[in-house]
Amino acid sequence: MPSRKFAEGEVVRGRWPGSSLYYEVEILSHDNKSQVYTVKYKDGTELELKESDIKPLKSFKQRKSGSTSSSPSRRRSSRSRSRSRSRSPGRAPKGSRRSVSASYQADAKEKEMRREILQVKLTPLVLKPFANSVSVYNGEPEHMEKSATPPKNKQERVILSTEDSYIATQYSLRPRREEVKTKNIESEEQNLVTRGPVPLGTFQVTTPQRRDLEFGGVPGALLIMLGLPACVFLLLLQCAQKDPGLLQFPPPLPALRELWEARVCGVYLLWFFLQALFSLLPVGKVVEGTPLVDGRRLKYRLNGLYAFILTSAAVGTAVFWDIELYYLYTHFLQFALAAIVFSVVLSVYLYARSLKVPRDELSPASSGNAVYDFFIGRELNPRIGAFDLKFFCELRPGLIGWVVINLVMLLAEMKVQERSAPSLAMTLVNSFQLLYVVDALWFEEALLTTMDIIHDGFGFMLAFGDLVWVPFTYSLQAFYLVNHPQDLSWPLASVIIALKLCGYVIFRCANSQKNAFRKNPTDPKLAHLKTIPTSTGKSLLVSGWWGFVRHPNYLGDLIMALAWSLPCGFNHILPYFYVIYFTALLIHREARDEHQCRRKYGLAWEKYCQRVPYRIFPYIY
Ligand SMILES: NC(=O)c1ccc[n+]([C@@H]2O[C@H](COP(=O)([O-])OP(=O)(O)OC[C@H]3O[C@@H](n4cnc5c(N)ncnc54)[C@H](OP(=O)(O)O)[C@@H]3O)[C@@H](O)[C@H]2O)c1
Ligand SMILES: CC(C)=CCC[C@@H](C)[C@H]1CC[C@H]2C3=C(CC[C@]12C)[C@@]1(C)CC[C@H](O)C(C)(C)[C@@H]1CC3
Repeated sequence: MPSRKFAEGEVVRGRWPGSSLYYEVEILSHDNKSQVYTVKYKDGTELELKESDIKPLKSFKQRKSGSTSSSPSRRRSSRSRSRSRSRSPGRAPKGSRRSVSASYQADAKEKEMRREILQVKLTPLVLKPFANSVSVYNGEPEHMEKSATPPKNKQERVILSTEDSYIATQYSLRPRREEVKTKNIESEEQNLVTRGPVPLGTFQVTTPQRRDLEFGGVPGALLIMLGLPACVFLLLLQCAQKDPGLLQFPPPLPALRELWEARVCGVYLLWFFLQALFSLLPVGKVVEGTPLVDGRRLKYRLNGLYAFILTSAAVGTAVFWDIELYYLYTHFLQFALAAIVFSVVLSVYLYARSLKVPRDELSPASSGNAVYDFFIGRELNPRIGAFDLKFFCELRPGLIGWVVINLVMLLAEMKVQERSAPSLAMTLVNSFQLLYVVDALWFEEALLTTMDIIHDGFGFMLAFGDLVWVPFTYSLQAFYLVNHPQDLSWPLASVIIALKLCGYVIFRCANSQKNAFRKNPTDPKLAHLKTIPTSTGKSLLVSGWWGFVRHPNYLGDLIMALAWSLPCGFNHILPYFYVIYFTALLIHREARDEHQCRRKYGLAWEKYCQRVPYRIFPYIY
């Protein structure tokens, strides 16, 4: 077994990537396999360093002056406060006498140091403006709140103007990532990616695999993986009951041989691969995702709306040719099982292939624990050629499938209740959810900046969520209405429509405002908005929708969720399952996002939280 030099908890000095500067760090852990240490700088920045980049404290002479900055981020902020006073470790103490050659050497050394400091300082700019995937230092924001203006602060601009051509291509600082393997970026993917700045490769920065696991860690992940499929069956069985009251026991699950039907599996596979085919059609624009840790940007083709139109045409043709769509309703449980099995097989495949990918292609959420990683996903962007599995699954088979299921439920309602037209309640549920899905496809590009794409890997959680949870539980209201008719009056329907529109306006405006700001912070249309600058170069909106609550889009989404359930009346709680689950999901998601933003933006985030104290519900939460 390879020996390790430093113990956990030991305070040592770690080299700041890309420089010869050493800072005090605490050893957090050591990975025997890769032989790297996870270290923590005093400002909270966590990096992985090779043993050769770590020195014991005693190998450094103690300096008397206050030049032991605790981390480059601290250094940066202190430099911005007092630029005349160099705090570089190489600087001789004030008043010390130097010979001419010593002075020359010291000057040269200081110049070198300054160059390195600038390189470190400028790093976040290299990956702007969409450096979401890159965790940069948590230092103080370097300038004051202002209206929306370009993200570069003055100091950065001045430095860039003198050294930009040199520095901007020198280093891209990638905390929490494994060795930057330039050779990995080569040949095979060349037409699928564009490159950002190419790092020198003279240092190794790695992403520590997470220790603070989310979702209750390994036991939580296990429980969720076992519990969710059971929950889906429970909900569907209960919903099919005449009286789906909470106190009623659901009917027993049919025997496996009744649930497992080869024909259903065939139809499911056909659906999945048809959607895959649609997504590969060379229509729709190609955009770049946010920069990866090595500066590359993956390319994504946005043709979700085309896929939706083609699917609608296919379903329309099926109805026209009297193909029994009712089959989906009568075999709903069987389809759910087929989707569950498919999502499990997909998760196994995803996990297996992730064992072969280089470490810098792993998700920052992965932990090194097999069970947890199977759940959260190990590989960040699994692709087969140009086909991005996660991006595809997130929006296509499940989301479009949800609309098709809703339509089938509408037809089933007419058949079961012998109606010549769908009920008002069913029409509302179908239209509301159709609007939601079309909106998601219309604004498909926005998905590229969500935590699912940037942070979470593709594993059981998203595979099951996208392929089973979304289509089979989000359609619960429509399923419920097939056997539980509601007499919805027009006045009540009008109130529900108003509620839905109100939720949609909040959801859409908030999302569009943030997306527009992230795309172009100098957009004149956003000039009236107040922002807080952050040390990463990106700013945070503190007025407009994002000054109202910290997640106005979640608020809008929840209002819409309520409007989807209300047409089902108040006899049972089952149609409200979505609102209840969704509230829990968004509260948890908000906490995860908050955690990531605090790491990313440090004090600027704290300031934002002070300015905008409520997370989702104004004056409540
Ligand atoms: N129906 C469903 O099942 C479901 C489930 C989940 C989510 N959703 C919806 O999906 C949409 C996306 O949600 P999401 O969870 O990915 O998160 P989001 O709210 O769209 O994005 C959060 C990110 O926005 C940026 N941000 C936060 N505060 C900001 C501010 N004041 N100014 C500028 N940027 C700020 C931060 O990233 P950067 O600073 O790095 O840009 C933060 O990480 C939401 O509308 C949500 O309701 C739906
Ligand atoms: C396994 C369980 C219980 C949960 C997994 C979560 C998963 C269902 C959601 C995580 C991210 C969500 C999401 C949408 C749908 C549900 C999730 C996949 C979304 C596609 C819905 C439509 C929106 O407009 C959106 C912004 C595109 C959503 C993106 C995130």
